[in-house]
Amino acid sequence: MARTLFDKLWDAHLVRDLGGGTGLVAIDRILLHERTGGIALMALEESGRPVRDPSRVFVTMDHVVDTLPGRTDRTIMPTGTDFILATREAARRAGATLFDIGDPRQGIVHVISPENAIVLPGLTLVCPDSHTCTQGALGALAWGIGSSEAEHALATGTLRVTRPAQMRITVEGALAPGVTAKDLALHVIARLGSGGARAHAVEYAGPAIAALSVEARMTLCNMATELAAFTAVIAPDAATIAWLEGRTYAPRGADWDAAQAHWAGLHSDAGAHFDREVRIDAADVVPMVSWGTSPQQSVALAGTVPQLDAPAPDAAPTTPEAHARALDYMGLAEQGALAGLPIDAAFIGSCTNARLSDLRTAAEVLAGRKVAPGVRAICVPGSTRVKAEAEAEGLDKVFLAAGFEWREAGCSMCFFAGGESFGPQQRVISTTNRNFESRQGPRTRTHIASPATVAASAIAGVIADPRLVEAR
Ligand SMILES: CC(C)[C@H](C(=O)O)[C@@H](O)C(=O)O
Ligand code: SF4
Repeated sequence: MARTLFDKLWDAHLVRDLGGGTGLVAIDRILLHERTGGIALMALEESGRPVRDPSRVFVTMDHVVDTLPGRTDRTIMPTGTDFILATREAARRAGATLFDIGDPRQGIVHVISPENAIVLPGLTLVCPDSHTCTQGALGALAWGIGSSEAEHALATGTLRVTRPAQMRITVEGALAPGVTAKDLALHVIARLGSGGARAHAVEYAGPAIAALSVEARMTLCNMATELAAFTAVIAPDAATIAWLEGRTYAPRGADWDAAQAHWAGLHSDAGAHFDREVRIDAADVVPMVSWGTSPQQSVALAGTVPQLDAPAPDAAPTTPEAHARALDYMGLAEQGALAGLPIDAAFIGSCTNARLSDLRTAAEVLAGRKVAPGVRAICVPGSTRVKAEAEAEGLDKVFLAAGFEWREAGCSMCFFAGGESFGPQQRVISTTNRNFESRQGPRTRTHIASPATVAASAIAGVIADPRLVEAR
């Protein structure tokens, strides 16, 4: 019978069908970070259960750790140091692989896993973090879990999972020059709504997806969380294989050849059944920016703040109260233009858009230009390795010369964890994935956009279309 990519991943890991649409699934990799992972490790210890296979467990410091140059264990977040120390000790006691502060492999969990080939096509991978779906871009079944599920996975190497329904989003045609995976992600969320893929595994397919770089695919899959999807997957192809080859934990020699042969079968068969099919024409995708306090509240950058009676085509309708609240929170009025809105800050970072290709794109816009007076601009590479590679290319100099801060790797101001933040009512253009109320600090106003848009806006001092930045 024709099977989807998800079916193949599920079938290969199903230990036992538990009935009622639930299965016991074998877990190949468990990733942990200091915000939630240490808690899971310590709870497991307290219950007297060991980690079943520490060689499958990888721990990094990303969420709480500071990103200021010269950082130490001491954090701006009042209780941050406790999280770091506790996670470090618990990881050591468990025998897990730890990417600590100062380790060249440290970074945001969803950036370091692909770049070290911890995640590989065909594997199952879990992490107590909602953006674990990022890693499905490599053809793995990767999803976010809660801390108690993490304990279960650590102790048993399995998880009880309710099998999700399946949705395929096929993107036909080709994205126009200057239109990125981030714009596509926001286009999909604006159209389907923030609950649009609830309880579904999403497969992204079609010519526009095949044409995306592997890193751009990660950006797209990252934001499946903002559709409430169980996860997202993309079939591995030659680009995936080329991207993975030679990375730290990638198979080598005969194992590499065998792995490639196996990966060649990891795609949805012709005629495989999806519970829902969505088709998108890539030509309809333009540079996007969020205007409200949900990623669903995103529009064309060249457009205007929508009226309540202009809902997303397939999304659940917004209530008048929620619409009014978002407008009030963001300090905007219906039908106001997004382009030209003055900004206070620009942030390039996060597991969505802080890989080397993202930094290159931003640096192209920034080269030879200066951040507008009064705008605070920050670049936080997604991993220490991304930072080192960027520096080897001289990108740090481009960012610094433009007036950006150049930081150590971590989640940083993607979210406010009690540490650093942007100020109340500061308008921030950001490459991150969430624009919730107070996401980047108490009462901050976040506009999500692509790295090119964030860079162009930092220069202009207002929300700006990168395609309109004049070529020098
Ligand atoms: C702190 C962590 C659990 C959280 C998540 O699960 O996503 C964070 O990474 C986020 O992006 O909001
Ligand atoms: S970078 Fe942001 S979205 Fe990604 S894991 Fe960290 S806090 Fe979550």
